[in-house]
Amino acid sequence: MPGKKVCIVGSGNWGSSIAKIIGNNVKASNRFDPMVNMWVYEEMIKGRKLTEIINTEHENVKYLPGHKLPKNVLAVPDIVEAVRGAKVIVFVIPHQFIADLCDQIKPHLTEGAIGISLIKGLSEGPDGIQLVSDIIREKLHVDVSVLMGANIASEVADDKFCETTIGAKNVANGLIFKELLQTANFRITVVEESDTVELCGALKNIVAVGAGFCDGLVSSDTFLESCGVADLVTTCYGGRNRKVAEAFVKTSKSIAMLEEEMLNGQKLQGPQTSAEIYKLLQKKNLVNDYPLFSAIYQICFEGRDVKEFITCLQNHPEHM
Ligand SMILES: NC(=O)C1=CN([C@@H]2O[C@H](COP(=O)(O)OP(=O)(O)OC[C@H]3O[C@@H](n4cnc5c(N)ncnc54)[C@H](O)[C@@H]3O)[C@@H](O)[C@H]2O)C=CC1
Ligand SMILES: O=C(CO)COP(=O)(O)O
Repeated sequence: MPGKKVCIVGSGNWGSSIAKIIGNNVKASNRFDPMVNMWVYEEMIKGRKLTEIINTEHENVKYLPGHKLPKNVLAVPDIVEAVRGAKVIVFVIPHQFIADLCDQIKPHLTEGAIGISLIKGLSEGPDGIQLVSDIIREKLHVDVSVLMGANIASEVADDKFCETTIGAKNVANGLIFKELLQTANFRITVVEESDTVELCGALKNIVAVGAGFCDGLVSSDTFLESCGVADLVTTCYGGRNRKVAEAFVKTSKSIAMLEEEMLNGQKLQGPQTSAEIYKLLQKKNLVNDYPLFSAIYQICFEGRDVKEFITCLQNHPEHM
Protein backbone atom coordinates (compact mmCIF):
# COMPACT_ATOMS: atom_id res chain seq x y z
CA MET A 1 0.00 0.00 0.00
CA PRO A 2 1.43 3.44 -0.88
CA GLY A 3 2.27 5.67 2.06
CA LYS A 4 0.01 8.54 3.04
CA LYS A 5 0.79 11.80 1.29
CA VAL A 6 1.54 14.65 3.70
CA CYS A 7 0.85 18.31 3.01
CA ILE A 8 2.07 21.12 5.24
CA VAL A 9 -0.20 24.13 4.91
CA GLY A 10 2.13 26.99 5.85
CA SER A 11 5.78 27.84 5.60
CA GLY A 12 6.51 30.56 8.14
CA ASN A 13 8.98 30.30 10.99
CA TRP A 14 7.24 27.35 12.69
CA GLY A 15 5.96 25.85 9.46
CA SER A 16 9.48 25.66 8.05
CA SER A 17 10.94 24.15 11.24
CA ILE A 18 8.22 21.53 11.20
CA ALA A 19 8.88 20.88 7.51
CA LYS A 20 12.45 20.05 8.43
CA ILE A 21 11.23 17.40 10.89
CA ILE A 22 8.50 16.01 8.64
CA GLY A 23 10.78 15.79 5.61
CA ASN A 24 13.26 13.69 7.57
CA ASN A 25 10.65 11.55 9.34
CA VAL A 26 8.72 10.51 6.23
CA LYS A 27 11.93 9.17 4.71
CA ALA A 28 12.32 6.86 7.69
CA SER A 29 8.74 5.53 7.76
CA ASN A 30 6.66 3.26 5.50
CA ARG A 31 3.48 4.88 6.64
CA PHE A 32 4.05 8.10 4.68
CA ASP A 33 4.78 9.03 1.07
CA PRO A 34 8.44 10.11 0.93
CA MET A 35 7.60 13.35 -0.92
CA VAL A 36 6.00 16.15 1.13
CA ASN A 37 4.18 19.17 -0.26
CA MET A 38 4.55 22.45 1.60
CA TRP A 39 2.11 25.17 0.64
CA VAL A 40 3.93 28.50 0.48
CA TYR A 41 2.21 31.86 0.40
CA GLU A 42 4.12 33.12 -2.61
CA GLU A 43 6.17 36.27 -2.38
CA MET A 44 9.11 37.79 -4.19
CA ILE A 45 12.48 37.91 -2.48
CA LYS A 46 15.02 40.09 -4.30
CA GLY A 47 13.28 39.44 -7.60
CA ARG A 48 12.91 35.67 -7.10
CA LYS A 49 9.89 33.64 -6.09
CA LEU A 50 10.18 32.23 -2.58
CA THR A 51 8.99 28.82 -3.80
CA GLU A 52 11.71 28.77 -6.42
CA ILE A 53 14.34 29.64 -3.81
CA ILE A 54 13.09 26.90 -1.48
CA ASN A 55 13.02 24.31 -4.27
CA THR A 56 16.51 25.09 -5.51
CA GLU A 57 18.39 26.12 -2.36
CA HIS A 58 16.26 24.10 0.07
CA GLU A 59 16.10 27.01 2.48
CA ASN A 60 13.27 29.33 3.47
CA VAL A 61 15.52 32.37 3.36
CA LYS A 62 12.85 34.70 4.68
CA TYR A 63 11.20 32.78 7.52
CA LEU A 64 13.85 30.29 8.63
CA PRO A 65 17.19 31.50 7.29
CA GLY A 66 20.25 29.41 8.00
CA HIS A 67 18.48 26.03 8.03
CA LYS A 68 18.41 23.60 5.14
CA LEU A 69 15.12 21.85 4.49
CA PRO A 70 15.19 18.23 3.36
CA LYS A 71 15.11 17.93 -0.43
CA ASN A 72 11.91 15.87 -0.36
CA VAL A 73 9.96 18.91 0.87
CA LEU A 74 8.51 20.54 -2.22
CA ALA A 75 7.35 24.17 -2.00
CA VAL A 76 4.03 24.59 -3.83
CA PRO A 77 2.47 28.03 -4.33
CA ASP A 78 -1.01 26.80 -5.31
CA ILE A 79 -3.02 25.53 -2.35
CA VAL A 80 -5.14 23.25 -4.55
CA GLU A 81 -2.02 21.61 -5.99
CA ALA A 82 -0.45 21.38 -2.55
CA VAL A 83 -3.32 19.45 -0.94
CA ARG A 84 -4.04 17.25 -3.96
CA GLY A 85 -3.96 13.61 -2.82
CA ALA A 86 -2.95 14.52 0.73
CA LYS A 87 -4.19 12.15 3.43
CA VAL A 88 -2.42 13.99 6.22
CA ILE A 89 -2.64 17.77 6.45
CA VAL A 90 -0.57 19.85 8.87
CA PHE A 91 -2.01 23.33 9.36
CA VAL A 92 0.62 25.85 10.48
CA ILE A 93 -0.26 29.38 9.43
CA PRO A 94 -1.17 32.53 11.40
CA HIS A 95 -4.74 31.94 12.55
CA GLN A 96 -6.27 34.88 10.69
CA PHE A 97 -5.80 33.07 7.38
CA ILE A 98 -7.25 29.65 8.25
CA ALA A 99 -10.92 30.11 7.38
CA ASP A 100 -10.20 31.40 3.90
CA LEU A 101 -7.69 28.64 3.19
CA CYS A 102 -10.11 25.93 4.32
CA ASP A 103 -12.69 27.31 1.89
CA GLN A 104 -10.13 26.94 -0.90
CA ILE A 105 -9.12 23.43 0.19
CA LYS A 106 -12.61 22.03 0.71
CA PRO A 107 -13.55 21.09 -2.90
CA HIS A 108 -10.18 19.34 -3.37
CA LEU A 109 -9.91 17.42 -0.11
CA THR A 110 -9.00 13.75 -0.35
CA GLU A 111 -11.50 11.34 1.18
CA GLY A 112 -10.36 10.07 4.60
CA ALA A 113 -7.85 12.87 5.13
CA ILE A 114 -6.95 13.79 8.71
CA GLY A 115 -5.55 17.07 10.01
CA ILE A 116 -3.48 18.55 12.78
CA SER A 117 -3.36 22.20 13.74
CA LEU A 118 -0.16 23.75 15.06
CA ILE A 119 -1.85 27.14 15.05
CA LYS A 120 -1.95 29.08 18.32
CA GLY A 121 -4.94 31.38 18.24
CA LEU A 122 -8.71 31.71 18.52
CA SER A 123 -11.36 33.23 16.31
CA GLU A 124 -14.63 34.95 16.94
CA GLY A 125 -17.45 32.57 16.05
CA PRO A 126 -21.21 33.10 15.93
CA ASP A 127 -21.58 31.88 19.54
CA GLY A 128 -18.46 33.38 21.09
CA ILE A 129 -14.88 32.27 20.67
CA GLN A 130 -14.10 29.46 18.30
CA LEU A 131 -11.14 27.11 18.35
CA VAL A 132 -9.07 27.07 15.17
CA SER A 133 -9.45 23.29 15.09
CA ASP A 134 -13.24 23.71 15.17
CA ILE A 135 -13.08 26.02 12.16
CA ILE A 136 -11.16 23.31 10.30
CA ARG A 137 -13.56 20.58 11.48
CA GLU A 138 -16.62 22.59 10.50
CA LYS A 139 -15.31 23.59 7.11
CA LEU A 140 -13.60 20.36 6.06
CA HIS A 141 -15.39 17.66 8.10
CA VAL A 142 -12.13 15.96 9.00
CA ASP A 143 -10.73 14.70 12.30
CA VAL A 144 -8.36 17.35 13.65
CA SER A 145 -5.70 16.93 16.32
CA VAL A 146 -3.66 19.82 17.71
CA LEU A 147 0.01 20.21 18.66
CA MET A 148 1.04 22.90 21.14
CA GLY A 149 4.07 23.17 23.38
CA ALA A 150 6.92 25.23 24.73
CA ASN A 151 8.58 25.34 21.35
CA ILE A 152 10.48 28.20 19.77
CA ALA A 153 10.74 27.48 16.06
CA SER A 154 14.40 28.40 15.62
CA GLU A 155 15.37 26.26 18.63
CA VAL A 156 13.47 23.26 17.29
CA ALA A 157 15.16 23.81 13.93
CA ASP A 158 18.50 23.86 15.79
CA ASP A 159 17.49 20.43 17.17
CA LYS A 160 17.58 21.66 20.75
CA PHE A 161 15.72 19.41 23.17
CA CYS A 162 12.10 20.27 23.97
CA GLU A 163 8.77 18.61 24.63
CA THR A 164 5.39 19.22 23.10
CA THR A 165 1.81 18.02 23.45
CA ILE A 166 -0.54 16.54 20.90
CA GLY A 167 -4.21 16.79 21.79
CA ALA A 168 -6.14 14.12 19.88
CA LYS A 169 -9.85 13.37 20.21
CA ASN A 170 -9.04 10.30 18.10
CA VAL A 171 -5.99 8.84 19.82
CA ALA A 172 -5.12 6.54 16.90
CA ASN A 173 -4.78 9.63 14.71
CA GLY A 174 -2.78 11.36 17.43
CA LEU A 175 -0.32 8.48 17.30
CA ILE A 176 0.00 8.82 13.52
CA PHE A 177 0.95 12.46 14.04
CA LYS A 178 3.38 11.47 16.77
CA GLU A 179 5.13 9.18 14.28
CA LEU A 180 5.19 12.02 11.76
CA LEU A 181 6.53 14.67 14.12
CA GLN A 182 8.57 13.19 16.95
CA THR A 183 12.36 13.25 16.86
CA ALA A 184 15.05 12.38 19.38
CA ASN A 185 14.97 15.99 20.58
CA PHE A 186 11.34 16.92 19.94
CA ARG A 187 9.47 14.67 22.34
CA ILE A 188 5.73 14.29 22.08
CA THR A 189 3.07 13.34 24.62
CA VAL A 190 -0.39 12.52 23.27
CA VAL A 191 -3.41 13.42 25.42
CA GLU A 192 -7.11 13.29 24.67
CA GLU A 193 -8.04 16.76 26.00
CA SER A 194 -7.53 18.40 22.66
CA ASP A 195 -9.55 21.55 23.43
CA THR A 196 -7.57 22.20 26.61
CA VAL A 197 -4.28 21.80 24.75
CA GLU A 198 -5.44 24.28 22.12
CA LEU A 199 -6.73 26.83 24.63
CA CYS A 200 -3.41 26.74 26.49
CA GLY A 201 -1.55 27.43 23.26
CA ALA A 202 -3.81 30.32 22.30
CA LEU A 203 -4.11 32.06 25.66
CA LYS A 204 -0.43 31.96 26.57
CA ASN A 205 0.21 34.35 23.70
CA ILE A 206 -1.84 37.04 25.45
CA VAL A 207 0.17 36.59 28.65
CA ALA A 208 3.35 36.83 26.58
CA VAL A 209 2.22 40.25 25.36
CA GLY A 210 1.61 41.27 29.00
CA ALA A 211 5.09 40.06 29.95
CA GLY A 212 6.50 42.24 27.19
CA PHE A 213 4.52 45.24 28.49
CA CYS A 214 5.97 44.73 31.97
CA ASP A 215 9.49 44.43 30.67
CA GLY A 216 8.99 47.61 28.67
CA LEU A 217 7.63 49.56 31.66
CA VAL A 218 10.28 48.72 34.21
CA SER A 219 13.88 47.81 34.02
CA SER A 220 13.65 44.04 33.91
CA ASP A 221 17.32 43.54 34.61
CA THR A 222 17.03 43.00 38.35
CA PHE A 223 13.89 40.88 38.05
CA LEU A 224 15.85 38.64 35.73
CA GLU A 225 18.57 38.12 38.32
CA SER A 226 18.16 35.04 40.47
CA CYS A 227 16.35 37.09 43.14
CA GLY A 228 13.44 37.90 40.80
CA VAL A 229 11.22 35.71 38.66
CA ALA A 230 13.50 32.69 39.08
CA ASP A 231 13.11 32.73 42.87
CA LEU A 232 9.35 33.28 42.57
CA VAL A 233 8.99 30.21 40.33
CA THR A 234 11.31 28.16 42.52
CA THR A 235 9.52 28.99 45.76
CA CYS A 236 6.08 28.32 44.26
CA TYR A 237 7.18 24.85 43.13
CA GLY A 238 9.53 23.66 45.79
CA GLY A 239 9.62 25.88 48.86
CA ARG A 240 8.49 25.46 52.48
CA ASN A 241 5.91 28.26 52.32
CA ARG A 242 4.13 26.53 49.48
CA LYS A 243 4.33 23.12 51.14
CA VAL A 244 2.89 24.25 54.46
CA ALA A 245 0.19 26.35 52.77
CA GLU A 246 -1.00 23.29 50.83
CA ALA A 247 -1.10 21.25 54.05
CA PHE A 248 -3.04 24.10 55.72
CA VAL A 249 -5.82 23.63 53.18
CA LYS A 250 -5.76 19.84 53.27
CA THR A 251 -5.57 19.34 57.07
CA SER A 252 -7.36 22.44 58.44
CA LYS A 253 -4.63 22.72 61.10
CA SER A 254 -3.20 26.18 61.90
CA ILE A 255 -0.09 27.47 60.15
CA ALA A 256 1.78 27.54 63.47
CA MET A 257 0.92 23.92 64.22
CA LEU A 258 1.96 22.77 60.74
CA GLU A 259 5.20 24.73 60.94
CA GLU A 260 6.04 22.86 64.09
CA GLU A 261 4.97 19.47 62.74
CA MET A 262 6.46 19.72 59.28
CA LEU A 263 9.59 21.84 59.54
CA ASN A 264 11.44 20.43 62.54
CA GLY A 265 12.41 23.85 63.89
CA GLN A 266 12.81 25.57 60.53
CA LYS A 267 10.85 28.80 60.17
CA LEU A 268 8.35 29.97 57.59
CA GLN A 269 8.85 33.51 56.39
CA GLY A 270 5.79 34.04 54.21
CA PRO A 271 2.94 34.26 56.73
CA GLN A 272 4.94 36.52 59.05
CA THR A 273 5.91 38.80 56.19
CA SER A 274 2.27 38.97 55.09
CA ALA A 275 1.40 40.22 58.61
CA GLU A 276 4.11 42.88 58.51
CA ILE A 277 3.07 44.08 55.07
CA TYR A 278 -0.61 44.04 56.12
CA LYS A 279 0.16 46.45 58.98
CA LEU A 280 1.86 48.79 56.54
CA LEU A 281 -1.05 48.55 54.09
CA GLN A 282 -3.50 49.40 56.90
CA LYS A 283 -1.44 52.40 57.95
CA LYS A 284 -1.36 53.72 54.38
CA ASN A 285 -5.02 52.82 53.73
CA LEU A 286 -4.02 50.48 50.88
CA VAL A 287 -5.52 47.17 52.03
CA ASN A 288 -8.05 47.09 49.20
CA ASP A 289 -5.40 47.88 46.61
CA TYR A 290 -3.39 44.74 47.45
CA PRO A 291 -6.02 41.98 47.52
CA LEU A 292 -3.54 39.10 47.09
CA PHE A 293 -1.30 40.11 50.00
CA SER A 294 -4.30 41.06 52.14
CA ALA A 295 -6.20 37.83 51.48
CA ILE A 296 -3.17 35.71 52.36
CA TYR A 297 -2.72 37.58 55.64
CA GLN A 298 -6.42 37.28 56.54
CA ILE A 299 -6.48 33.54 55.76
CA CYS A 300 -3.30 32.89 57.75
CA PHE A 301 -4.11 35.02 60.79
CA GLU A 302 -7.73 36.16 60.89
CA GLY A 303 -9.59 32.92 60.24
CA ARG A 304 -10.80 33.94 56.80
CA ASP A 305 -11.98 30.84 54.92
CA VAL A 306 -9.39 29.76 52.32
CA LYS A 307 -12.27 28.95 49.97
CA GLU A 308 -12.79 32.71 49.72
CA PHE A 309 -9.31 33.12 48.25
CA ILE A 310 -10.51 33.57 44.69
CA THR A 311 -13.40 35.79 45.81
CA CYS A 312 -10.90 38.10 47.52
CA LEU A 313 -9.04 38.48 44.24
CA GLN A 314 -12.27 39.06 42.33
CA ASN A 315 -13.02 42.09 44.50
CA HIS A 316 -10.13 44.28 43.51
CA PRO A 317 -11.34 47.93 43.41
CA GLU A 318 -10.05 48.20 39.87
CA HIS A 319 -12.58 45.52 38.84
CA MET A 320 -15.60 47.37 40.24
N1 LIG B 1 7.28 30.72 15.47
C1 LIG B 1 7.21 29.96 16.53
O1 LIG B 1 8.20 29.82 17.29
C2 LIG B 1 5.95 29.22 16.84
C3 LIG B 1 4.78 29.51 16.21
N2 LIG B 1 3.63 28.85 16.52
C4 LIG B 1 2.36 29.14 15.87
O2 LIG B 1 2.39 28.68 14.53
C5 LIG B 1 1.50 29.46 13.72
C6 LIG B 1 2.23 29.86 12.44
O3 LIG B 1 3.35 30.63 12.83
P1 LIG B 1 4.71 30.73 11.99
O4 LIG B 1 4.93 29.52 11.18
O5 LIG B 1 5.75 31.12 13.00
O6 LIG B 1 4.38 31.91 10.97
P2 LIG B 1 5.19 33.28 10.78
O7 LIG B 1 4.60 34.28 11.70
O8 LIG B 1 6.63 33.09 10.80
O9 LIG B 1 4.95 33.62 9.26
C7 LIG B 1 3.87 34.20 8.69
C8 LIG B 1 3.42 33.28 7.58
O10 LIG B 1 2.18 33.75 7.08
C9 LIG B 1 2.23 33.76 5.67
N3 LIG B 1 1.25 34.71 5.14
C10 LIG B 1 1.35 36.05 5.01
N4 LIG B 1 0.25 36.57 4.46
C11 LIG B 1 -0.60 35.52 4.24
C12 LIG B 1 -1.90 35.39 3.71
N5 LIG B 1 -2.60 36.45 3.29
N6 LIG B 1 -2.46 34.16 3.67
C13 LIG B 1 -1.81 33.09 4.12
N7 LIG B 1 -0.55 33.13 4.64
C14 LIG B 1 0.03 34.34 4.70
C15 LIG B 1 3.65 34.10 5.36
O11 LIG B 1 3.97 33.75 4.06
C16 LIG B 1 4.38 33.26 6.39
O12 LIG B 1 4.55 31.95 5.94
C17 LIG B 1 1.04 30.62 14.60
O13 LIG B 1 -0.25 30.36 15.08
C18 LIG B 1 2.04 30.63 15.76
O14 LIG B 1 1.47 31.12 16.96
C19 LIG B 1 3.64 27.83 17.44
C20 LIG B 1 4.80 27.47 18.08
C21 LIG B 1 6.05 28.13 17.83
O1 LIG C 1 4.45 29.62 20.61
C1 LIG C 1 5.58 29.96 20.83
C2 LIG C 1 6.38 29.36 21.91
O2 LIG C 1 5.75 28.22 22.45
C3 LIG C 1 6.19 31.06 20.04
O3 LIG C 1 5.78 32.21 20.63
P1 LIG C 1 5.82 33.57 19.81
O4 LIG C 1 4.79 33.47 18.73
O5 LIG C 1 5.49 34.63 20.84
O6 LIG C 1 7.22 33.68 19.26
